[in-house]
Amino acid sequence: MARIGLVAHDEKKDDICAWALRHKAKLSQHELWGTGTTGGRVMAETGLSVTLLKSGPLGGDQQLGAMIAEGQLDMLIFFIDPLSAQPHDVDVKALTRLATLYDVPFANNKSTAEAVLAAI
Ligand SMILES: O=C(CO)COP(=O)(O)O
Repeated sequence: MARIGLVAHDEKKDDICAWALRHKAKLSQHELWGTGTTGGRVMAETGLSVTLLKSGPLGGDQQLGAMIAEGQLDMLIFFIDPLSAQPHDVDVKALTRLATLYDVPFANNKSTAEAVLAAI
């Protein structure tokens, strides 16, 4: 069982919910962790169980980054919006940096998410 982090910026939340619904059977075999709003929407729209962290702008990205640094997250699915400024951009950068540093499989868009999930 893999520990998978789920995050999406506001403009991408519909996409991550649709992706999670499409892969519900497979995702249900894994342990899911999500930033507050993303995780809440995935739970509501798919029925999957997601452990909720704080909302991203309130520290949720940092919590996922800490999990990566502690070796507690096996995969990060982060649907990033490249067209909107984020007030917590430094936190987003820290999370993506740690995922890179610790060589965690990390999808930042829909097609990569398909590929990464297919690999487990
Ligand atoms: O802001 C986020 C990622 O940077 C996501 O946080 P929410 O899921 O709480 O909206």
